Amino acid sequence: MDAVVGTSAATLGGTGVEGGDQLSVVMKFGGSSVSSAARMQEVAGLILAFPEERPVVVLSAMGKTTNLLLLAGEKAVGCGVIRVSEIEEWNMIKDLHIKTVDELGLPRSVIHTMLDELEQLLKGIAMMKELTLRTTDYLVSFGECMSTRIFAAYLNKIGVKARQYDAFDIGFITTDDFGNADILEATYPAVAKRLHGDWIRDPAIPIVTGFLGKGWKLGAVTTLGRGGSDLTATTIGKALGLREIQVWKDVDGVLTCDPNIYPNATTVPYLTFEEAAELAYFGAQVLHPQSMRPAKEGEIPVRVKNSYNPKAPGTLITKQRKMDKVVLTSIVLKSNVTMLDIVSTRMLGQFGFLAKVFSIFEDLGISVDCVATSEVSISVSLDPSKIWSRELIQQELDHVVEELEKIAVVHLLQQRAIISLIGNVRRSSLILEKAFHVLRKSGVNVQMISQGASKVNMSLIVHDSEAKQCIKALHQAFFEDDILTEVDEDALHMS
Ligand SMILES: Nc1ncnc2c1ncn2[C@@H]1O[C@H](COP(=O)(O)OP(=O)(O)O)[C@@H](O)[C@H]1O
Ligand SMILES: N[C@@H](CC(=O)OP(=O)(O)O)C(=O)O
Repeated sequence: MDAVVGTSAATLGGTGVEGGDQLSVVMKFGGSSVSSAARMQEVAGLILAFPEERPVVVLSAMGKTTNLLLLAGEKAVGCGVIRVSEIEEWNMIKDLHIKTVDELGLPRSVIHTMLDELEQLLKGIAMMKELTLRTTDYLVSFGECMSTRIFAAYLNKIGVKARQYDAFDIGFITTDDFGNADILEATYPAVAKRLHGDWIRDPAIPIVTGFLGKGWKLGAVTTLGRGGSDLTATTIGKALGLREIQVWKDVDGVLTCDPNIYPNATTVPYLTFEEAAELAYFGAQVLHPQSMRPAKEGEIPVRVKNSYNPKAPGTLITKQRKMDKVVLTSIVLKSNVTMLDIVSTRMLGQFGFLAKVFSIFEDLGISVDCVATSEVSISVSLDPSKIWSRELIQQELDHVVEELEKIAVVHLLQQRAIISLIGNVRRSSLILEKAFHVLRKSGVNVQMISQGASKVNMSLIVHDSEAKQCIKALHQAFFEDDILTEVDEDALHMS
């Protein structure tokens, strides 16, 4: 492990907090980085290893706490009030947090009230026998509320002045879309005023809950979609006009593909905001899909780093980068995608047909990933990521097909996968030639092709069962074959 581990506040200049300096960076640590007491100590060491930085720290819930909370909530609906204390996931959450507090030498009072409230909430869900999206967001908020309280208390204990903040109390104003709320513009001045004001008055490292906000109409706790702490970090970066946004993960940066699918993936050293956004949107779990927007608007560089390997340079995401040598940057897979082939019954003209199709999607709140059209037909892939629950997706699908069948013949194709090739579209012919060569050799038939308007992404739709094999073959061809083929060389010289 790296030398920064175990760094004490004393070696870093007392409290590590000086009033005259401005807050300079955001450091966001995901669940994998703060999954235990030992990990929290390492993260504290990491923060203190850069004494010249004045960080705002954003934390996710510890380890898999968000998933455990969701499962505990689902079980509470059906188990009866008396049995809530027996829910396995609730006990795992309780044990993890109490163990962490004990191992860090903190009083249990740091999380006592939170755990009590959480148990009451689970009992309430059991009593009502229902779990609404609003209650689900409140339920999962306990994860971030506890991790930040523990971490702030630990920093204070080792002599580094820190102050805990719940994002929903410091101006993170969102839409009321529980489970996937959008940050509203009013957030930026409000968050800046609060964090900056407190820092000037009484400097202490801010420790902010990731993932959470407050719905503007209902005033209830909202969440920003899975992985939303990245968005919290970039929002704070923009709000305060900071020098850099760091997102610390358990991998060496953004990789050439998902390492769980193909372990030979390597780090991508540089990305543009556009490439990173496209990569995230098309399913690379490493970044939240919306998180690049504030960074891009504020032109604040984002650095993706590995908290388990801090010396690795990571990935730097900026507005522009040198593209002349770039062909392909990363390959992304989105599995379990549903496609619709919609063929007009010609009751409406061409314009009317496309307008009607998209108005149906709008009315039903369904997002579309990829689109391919001809005059009388349109193929689309639907984005399931906005929805928490599988059951709802099926209901929504039935509904959308029913509506579309009023104007078209509709074929529903399930178990498809989108393979997105993020790269230099100035070399699109080269990329597609190589990709199709690889896929043909693998005996894979591409069912749809679509190029994103952002011009950094080409998407191919294949059957789910073939997708992982495709990723492996494409990765080998684009990133592991040492010698460029003649045709590659020619194309590089021509463009
Ligand atoms: N292209 C990719 N580059 C890096 N990681 C990826 C990629 N695609 C998927 N991942 C997965 O994303 C994980 C990191 O994201 P996440 O779980 O959100 O981290 P954290 O919880 O620390 O914020 C990695 O462990 C890796 O398995
Ligand atoms: N805890 C939330 C938010 C988050 O951003 O988590 P992580 O940084 O561990 O992906 C989730 O699991 O979705």
